[in-house]
Amino acid sequence: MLIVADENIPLLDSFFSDFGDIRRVSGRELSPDQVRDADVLLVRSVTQVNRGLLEGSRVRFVGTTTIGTDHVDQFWLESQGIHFCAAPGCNANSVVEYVLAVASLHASRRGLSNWARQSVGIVGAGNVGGLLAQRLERLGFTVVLCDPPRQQAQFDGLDEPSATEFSSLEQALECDLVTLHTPLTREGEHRTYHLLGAQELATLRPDQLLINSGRGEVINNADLLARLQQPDAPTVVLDVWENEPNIDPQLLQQVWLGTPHIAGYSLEGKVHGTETIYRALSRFLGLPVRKQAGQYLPQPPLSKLAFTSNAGDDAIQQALHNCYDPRRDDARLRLSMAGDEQQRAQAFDRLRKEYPVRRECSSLKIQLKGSSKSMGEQFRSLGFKVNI
Ligand SMILES: NC(=O)c1ccc[n+]([C@@H]2O[C@H](COP(=O)([O-])OP(=O)(O)OC[C@H]3O[C@@H](n4cnc5c(N)ncnc54)[C@H](O)[C@@H]3O)[C@@H](O)[C@H]2O)c1
Ligand SMILES: O=C(O)[C@H](O)[C@H](O)COP(=O)(O)O
Repeated sequence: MLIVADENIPLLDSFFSDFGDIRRVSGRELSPDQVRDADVLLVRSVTQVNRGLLEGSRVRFVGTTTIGTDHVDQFWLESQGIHFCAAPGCNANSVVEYVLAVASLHASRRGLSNWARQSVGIVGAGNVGGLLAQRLERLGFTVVLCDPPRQQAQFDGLDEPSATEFSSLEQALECDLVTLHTPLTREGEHRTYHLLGAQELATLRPDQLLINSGRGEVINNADLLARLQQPDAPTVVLDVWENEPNIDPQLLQQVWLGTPHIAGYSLEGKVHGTETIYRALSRFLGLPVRKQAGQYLPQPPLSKLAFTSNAGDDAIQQALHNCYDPRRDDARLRLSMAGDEQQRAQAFDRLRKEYPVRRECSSLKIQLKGSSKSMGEQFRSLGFKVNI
């Protein structure tokens, strides 16, 4: 069996070499010729999987080690009897930690003594948005959820009632922090392509923070640039951009933090993506599942943090920054944006390919001496292991 796989999928050999030969390819540049004789195709979000790529090939199974599926023409695959599998939720925790780290930095920047005294509008309350809502609520934030498809499904009795009532997009856009977690969809009543355009962006105030770590095309980037050039612009953080990897350098200059589509790039998130597709392929082939992500996660470089009884209320934020500080990714992206358009696009992809190992909060033990029980609970709710 021949498996054609994006070279940026981690642990390809560890998970897949028992199935057959692996041909590593550049996902961004994959051509029909490279995949024609393959049985299995494993991709990331940068490969457009459609008739143009696969017509006439031998491929019977396509797996994407990502949450997003907007790069895959699932309708065409189904019409050809090609099995498709994605990795829902695989890096949801990583994206949640990205958003929390950004929110924490923003609170420090604004001199807020209690970051949880803010409201957060979450647009898209699925695996990422739902987990983020849970974490924020445990930390004491006020959460406003906007998810019209789920709201409709609940109304029709097709979805479980949620603990938090759903609100409109307008209500979510009034919150102190607004964060986007919808898929990219271009059709249908609830399509998200350019969900935020000039009209919606005009309603945002200068004291608000807007974060997009869903898909770039959910915000009209030209309208966003125009809005950011106005004196009363909100603060904006972008992990995802229209036209990746050819992102608009002017827009990067105007945002507070800009990162190269790495919100989901914790080691845990990436390895879970590979594991999910390994499991799906094993099922597809009728073979037993023998491997799991846990056996491939190395010891983290930092394993323990100790807070004394003098630790303040910002201990959680300090621990979060020890795990992940988005300012480093922002600095790397800005430094790499020299040269012409082609060089900038290559630099964007290189930053993603050579992304340093980033570990999640769950890799860190927190030692609390003489701290309150509630502080311990808050650490636990973020996934840290806690010793009191
Ligand atoms: N930046 C990154 O590294 C990164 C990592 C993971 C996922 N993502 C993106 O985040 C998206 C969301 O991930 P997820 O795991 O939560 O997906 P999910 O499918 O579990 O949830 C998406 C939610 O968005 C809702 N939604 C759809 N259209 C909407 C609309 N018009 N308005 C409001 N809500 C709407 C859906 O009903 C659903 O509940 C993915 O599709 C992917 O594109 C980005
Ligand atoms: O949808 C996802 O899971 C994320 O956007 C994913 O982390 C993107 O990473 P890529 O596949 O582009 O390497």
